[in-house]
Amino acid sequence: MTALHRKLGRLIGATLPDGRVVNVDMADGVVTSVSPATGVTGVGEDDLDLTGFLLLPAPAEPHAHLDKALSWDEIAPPMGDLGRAIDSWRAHSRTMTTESIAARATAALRTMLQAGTTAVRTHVDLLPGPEPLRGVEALTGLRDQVRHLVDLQIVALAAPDTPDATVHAALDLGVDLVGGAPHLAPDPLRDLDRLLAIAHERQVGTDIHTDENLTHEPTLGHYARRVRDWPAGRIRSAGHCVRQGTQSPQELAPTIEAVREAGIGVISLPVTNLYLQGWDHPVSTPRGLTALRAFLDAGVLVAGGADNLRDPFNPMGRGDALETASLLITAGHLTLDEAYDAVSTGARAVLGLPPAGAETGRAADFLAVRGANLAEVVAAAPAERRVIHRGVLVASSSVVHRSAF
Ligand SMILES: Nc1ccnc(=O)[nH]1
Repeated sequence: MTALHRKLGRLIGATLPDGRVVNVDMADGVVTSVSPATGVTGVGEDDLDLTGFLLLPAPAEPHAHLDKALSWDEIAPPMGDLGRAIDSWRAHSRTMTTESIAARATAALRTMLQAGTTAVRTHVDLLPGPEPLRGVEALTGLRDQVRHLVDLQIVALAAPDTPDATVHAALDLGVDLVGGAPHLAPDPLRDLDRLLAIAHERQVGTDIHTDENLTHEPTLGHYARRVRDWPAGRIRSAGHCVRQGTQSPQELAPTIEAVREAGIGVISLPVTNLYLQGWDHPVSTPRGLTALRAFLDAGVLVAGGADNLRDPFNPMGRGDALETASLLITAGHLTLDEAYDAVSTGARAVLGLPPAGAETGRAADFLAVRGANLAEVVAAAPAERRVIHRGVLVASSSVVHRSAF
């Protein structure tokens, strides 16, 4: 059994997606060399034997809601669309304490880490009623606790009725980014502008739930034009962008150009949006994916995430980036390489993190999965995994398979 939280010097005998079998040396959380594995025998103290494992850049989750995760059973909400999910959550959240939120968030984050995700951006609701910052307290506390295991970013999700002062209070408590869902406001552009003004005043980035619907007037182009002149390096992300998936290429073209110019990262969330949209159409429904191909072809930064995890917004999900990658292929028609890139390198870029993986100079964040190649690993999502964060082994899962033939 390999000890956890062990600083590793070398990964031995790992298979890369291009078929090479390599050793990977690491120091100070960075890859220092990648060499053919031939002739190496014996596994030393600082080594990890990855014979039979596919070695991948670690996934990142660009859009989670850890404060809501794993609340489906407790809330027992009716199934339904975004509006119903919001109503169920808001009604029930009144009974939740900082401790109860932290307990579910911890369990969800542990599931993600065990699946291989070493960086997570989570939104946190600024709750209605008294004590709106219970979720913020829970998640900033969790971030401190797991600092050595996973990079955790927190976005304050301001509802249209959240006062500006509450957003400022969340920033004072240490959230990283300003977020919101302007498409839920009576005047979406006005709500978007007030969120951007707060972010600008506090000199932090934004991650906005953008156009999470199939029919409303799109707001993504406005967002892009407003942040175009922000300093380079200040995060500006757009989650969902569902409405853009319903637009014709002609309608979409100016928005895509504005998004590319503004450096907005677009985050597609198939695990949740395939559930949340399309309830009004009995068959052959338009669904909640963005215009993935059009954004990719234009050179826009695209990431894939899961969004909700077994809460009123999504009863399903296993907190595994391989599930998202699989859906990006099945439902989003990305290639295998594009899909894994969206949940790893693309997602890390959206988080403002340097690329990870088996190349000299890259961050030593890896997911090793028992399997022969990327197609098998994404399709079958084998449970046997090793997870490495900044050169440290942070999770390890074993399985025993038995069968009568
Ligand atoms: N898709 C979502 C929209 C708003 N809040 C959530 O938790 N999820």
